[in-house]
Amino acid sequence: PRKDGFRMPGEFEEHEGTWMLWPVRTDTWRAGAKPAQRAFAEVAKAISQFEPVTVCVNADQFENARALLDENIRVVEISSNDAWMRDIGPTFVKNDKGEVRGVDWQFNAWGGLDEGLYFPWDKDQLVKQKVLEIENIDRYDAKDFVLEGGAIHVDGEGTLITTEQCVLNPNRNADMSKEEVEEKLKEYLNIEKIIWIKDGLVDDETDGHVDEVLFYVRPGEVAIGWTDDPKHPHYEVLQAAYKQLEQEVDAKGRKLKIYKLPMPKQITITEEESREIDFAADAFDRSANTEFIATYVNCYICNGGVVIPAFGDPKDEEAIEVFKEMYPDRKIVAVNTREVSLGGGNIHCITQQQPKA
Ligand SMILES: NCCCCCC(N)=O
Repeated sequence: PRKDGFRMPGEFEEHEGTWMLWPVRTDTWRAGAKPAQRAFAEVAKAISQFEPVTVCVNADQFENARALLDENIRVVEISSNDAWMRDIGPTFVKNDKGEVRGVDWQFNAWGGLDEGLYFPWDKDQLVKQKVLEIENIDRYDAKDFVLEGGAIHVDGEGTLITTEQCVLNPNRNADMSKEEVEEKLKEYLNIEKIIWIKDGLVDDETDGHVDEVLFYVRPGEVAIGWTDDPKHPHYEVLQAAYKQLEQEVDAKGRKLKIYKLPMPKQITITEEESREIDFAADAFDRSANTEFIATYVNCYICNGGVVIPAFGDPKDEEAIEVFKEMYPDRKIVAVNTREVSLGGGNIHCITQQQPKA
């Protein structure tokens, strides 16, 4: 464990607040990113009933974002190339003396020049530093290691879950072995046990982020997407992930309690929606009838609440019941985030928690 005692807390531990970015790029988001901006504003509003929210926005969208966002949400100018604060924002760590630091991983737009999702990502690379400047929080420079926050989940007690498909992908840290990657994660986040899930979801543009497969409910308990339908596109990978979790123990030697969250029908972009996206040679292909991930596990746990995706799917109600069972003492708030799915992620991907000091 780290010499200085800093660890990454579980998302379910108390937050100082939440950080988000503002969607604008028209080769990711359709119709001038307006539907996405409304969805992001709804998510920010839902979280702001539980804890302070800060939305970071490019200069030319400041007035519009300020007007669309509730007045109790802080809006600051920080430039970015796209709006995924989970992956572009700092990973906060804390010690038991009430000190907080931010880890500044290297970012390469989910693969860089080898199947990355856009080019360039120069502004994204400075977002972590700028957030930490605003908060006067010291920064750990981890630019020798490419990692996105969506690729890891921790229990705050020494265990980290990730996928081999993403974190060991040659388009992230080609020159590092699995052991060297493990060392980096253990060093920066104070991890004792890493649980490796082989693959993330099928055709996930992030190369299989773990936050589209499962999340930590609390120490010793995880929730995974689940389907009994062998025809569902993610049936095999979820069955495999479940079996791997069943065979594991965490840093404290505990078997994991596993909740099953029903998988909704996946999202398919329509001809009309696809036509509203700008073409760009360097951008991920979002042509008509492409299928995008929809899963309730890409939720966000905040102080006294959980903000979860909804898709207008019959499974929405069933998922809410599972969340109520997992979190009898938190308010469950559902937000329709189909528009965010079309960008390749969901609520967890567009948020970043800052832990209470
Ligand atoms: N187009 C970029 C999508 C990024 C999704 C982020 C995530 N799953 O944490």
